[in-house]
Amino acid sequence: MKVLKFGGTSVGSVESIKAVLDIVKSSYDAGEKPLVVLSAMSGVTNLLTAMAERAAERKEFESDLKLLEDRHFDVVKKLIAVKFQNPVFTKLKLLINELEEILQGVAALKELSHQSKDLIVSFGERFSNYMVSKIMEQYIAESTFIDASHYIKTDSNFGHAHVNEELTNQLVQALAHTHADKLLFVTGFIGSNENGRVTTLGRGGSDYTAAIFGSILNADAIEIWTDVNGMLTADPRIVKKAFSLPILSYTEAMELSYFGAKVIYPPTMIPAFLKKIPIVIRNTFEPEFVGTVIQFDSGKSDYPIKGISSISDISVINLSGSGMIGKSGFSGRLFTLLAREQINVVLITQSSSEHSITFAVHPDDAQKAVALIKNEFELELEANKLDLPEIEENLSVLAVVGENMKRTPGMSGRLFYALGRNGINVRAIAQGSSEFNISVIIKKDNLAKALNAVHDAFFAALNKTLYVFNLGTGNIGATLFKQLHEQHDFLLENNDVEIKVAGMSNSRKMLFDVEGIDLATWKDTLESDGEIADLSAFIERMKEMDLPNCVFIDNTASKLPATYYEEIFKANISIVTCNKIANSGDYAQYKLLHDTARRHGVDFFYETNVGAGLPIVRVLKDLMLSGDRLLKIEAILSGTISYIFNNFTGDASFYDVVKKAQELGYTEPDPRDDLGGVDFMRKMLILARDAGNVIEPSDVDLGNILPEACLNATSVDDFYAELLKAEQYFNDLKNKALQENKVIRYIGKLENGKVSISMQMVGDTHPFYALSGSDNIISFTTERYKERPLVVKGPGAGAEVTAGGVFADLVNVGA
Ligand SMILES: NC(=O)C1=CN([C@@H]2O[C@H](COP(=O)(O)OP(=O)(O)OC[C@H]3O[C@@H](n4cnc5c(N)ncnc54)[C@H](O)[C@@H]3O)[C@@H](O)[C@H]2O)C=CC1
Ligand SMILES: N[C@@H](CC=O)C(=O)O
Ligand code: NA
Repeated sequence: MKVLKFGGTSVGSVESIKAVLDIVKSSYDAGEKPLVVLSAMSGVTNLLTAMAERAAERKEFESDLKLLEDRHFDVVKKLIAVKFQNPVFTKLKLLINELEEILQGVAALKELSHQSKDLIVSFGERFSNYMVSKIMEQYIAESTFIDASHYIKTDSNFGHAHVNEELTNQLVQALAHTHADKLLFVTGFIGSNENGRVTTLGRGGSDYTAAIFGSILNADAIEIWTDVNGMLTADPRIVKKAFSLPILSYTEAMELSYFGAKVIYPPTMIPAFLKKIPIVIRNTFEPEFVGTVIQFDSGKSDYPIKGISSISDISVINLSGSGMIGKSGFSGRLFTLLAREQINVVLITQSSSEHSITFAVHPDDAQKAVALIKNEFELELEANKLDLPEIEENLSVLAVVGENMKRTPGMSGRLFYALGRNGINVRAIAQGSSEFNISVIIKKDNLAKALNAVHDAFFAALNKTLYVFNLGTGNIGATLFKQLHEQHDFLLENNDVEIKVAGMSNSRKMLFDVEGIDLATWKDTLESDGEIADLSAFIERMKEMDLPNCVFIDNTASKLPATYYEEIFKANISIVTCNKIANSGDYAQYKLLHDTARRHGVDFFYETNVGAGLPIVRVLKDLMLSGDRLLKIEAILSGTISYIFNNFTGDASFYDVVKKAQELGYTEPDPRDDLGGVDFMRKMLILARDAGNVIEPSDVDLGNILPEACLNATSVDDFYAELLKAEQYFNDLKNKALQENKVIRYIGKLENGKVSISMQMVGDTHPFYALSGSDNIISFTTERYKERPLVVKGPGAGAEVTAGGVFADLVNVGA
């Protein structure tokens, strides 16, 4: 036998009541005879309370009475056949008249006792259960209305009555016996004291009624039908990826509910818990969904935790004082005092030095708690054994919950890593000794970001969202968007990563969208909906949006973005860049940026700074990390110049080959950076620094491939004009190489902390002789790779390979 309990929203309208009927009928048709517990129609309990209060103030309540009548009558008219309606109207009308008399009594006395209030609100459940039982009678004749106040016996604690278990047990058993062949509709929430006065069972009262009946009658399950798909991993209004939990243990459900998951109210589960009766949370509006089973054991799960819950508003009180705290009896006195005054302490932590205690309370209780403490510990405060209590406000609690945590090491590490990476400061920590729960107190402003970041961290298999803010929509930026768009589904399916571009800007326009800008149409959207670009405003907006797992990408060649990198790292945002400016300016800036990223636990990835997508920066880093010692680097790292010397053959003019390199997307936006050697110099500098050398741009011995006039050109057009004039110079070079059976190469070297770059002619025995296209080549001679160096070779420029390298860096953020 099952108990089916339906909450207020399930009996709130004609439509929802139809859904309830279907659910009960299908259970009945399946050969079960469930016991049904209904709440009052949604909003009715609040309305009754308001009416009672108005009556006590001699204010008008009749119109609300009419409203109540209409709401119930309307359901009857729509769901009961006309010929059966009259007796139902009569009975409801009688109840309404009875209610009216009571309210008039309250008005006459001008006083609303707890007892009267309980009686008044009890009408809500009596209306709804009577009415629905009568509707059901048309289909199942055995349907019977039961006023539970005759069976649930309580003390006289009106508003929050305690159940007399023994008496209730006897009465419910007897009821079940005499009504064995009936389908019972039982009022939730209400009972009566020994004098037969109606009482109510407090918060979650109808669930409690269901649990009491279920436990006494040894139900196979208690189904709580509500308007959500069971219990979720987190608050779905904040965490979009929250999902329904199939199984929870009682303990886990209690912990999750305690911190905010409002689906059930834990104390109401106790009767079921004691008898190990499963509680199933189901959705009246989606009855085919299995919902959440709350049972004795936690069951198997793919994840180390079950869920994350939170209380968004909390205040923390700090108590310190060398003379008091830690002395035996102090905590006892403190918490007894708070309990006596009904101040609910949500969380307690005590430092191991025992000189301070921090505890969290509801914000409404904070001032009262402090006043009580000042009063109770007046003498100790005067004697300076205790410092004045301090209140901290605008805080939230976030708790990760799950029985499996106990068996899985590293859980708190994962929690704090996720928080730390996202720049969320933890104000206090508490872990229950049960290890079912780790709670942290954080700033309220951080809660949404924290919940999402922690959800991603623990439900990683689910998928992680990276939020990208991208600067530069040119050659590389646009190609990256194309790749991100093409790979979106693959990444989600195979790597559980979703990348959303939440912001983009070029030098003219900028655009934002938390849901991710559609990368199929970004160009048009940026053009039509974009605001005027403003880099500083772009960074501000990115910070304000405060998204978890946030990455800033610099796909420009501009000097300006680098001036914001430090600020970006300080906002705990990782940076991926193909722009070499930041790493190749002053050494002090390089050092500052690397240190800041490290201190803030965020990533700074720039693989494409050297050799585009070729793994060079990474290889060097791994060599250094694994304790190898770099002896020498020899390299060709200008894709443009490599292309030029590989194609400046036969009749081709130098000028045309350079133009072609630019067309192919190998050059910098300003090709003088390539041909003048600056771009190569930057790359060598970055490698030298990553290898541990303190070195400035001016320390590089930079030879060049151009005649003086080209180097001095003041504009790109001017530069090309000079190139045309210098055709003879380049032809001479080419012919000289040809005569010597050699090729021209622009080669960089790092040795003993010194960087030099020079044009050389090399023969076919030289390892850099055979190159084609925009090939880069680099050989690392190290302590371990001494006899034969480690060599990386391949295309070192071009939009596809560069954007691919940026993409790879991006996916590795936080990995
Ligand atoms: N082409 C290649 O093979 C490789 C290029 N790179 C690097 O890629 C970067 C980009 O190169 P391209 O895409 O070819 O350049 P591009 O000139 O095609 O595009 C640059 C983009 O940056 C934007 N931009 C410039 N200043 C800006 C600012 N202050 N705020 C917002 N947007 C701004 C421009 O509007 C444009 O959309 C350069 O730093 C280059 O060194 C790195 C490795 C290889
Ligand atoms: N312009 C660069 C591209 C890579 O950084 C080059 O030609 O090597
Ligand atoms: Na690279």
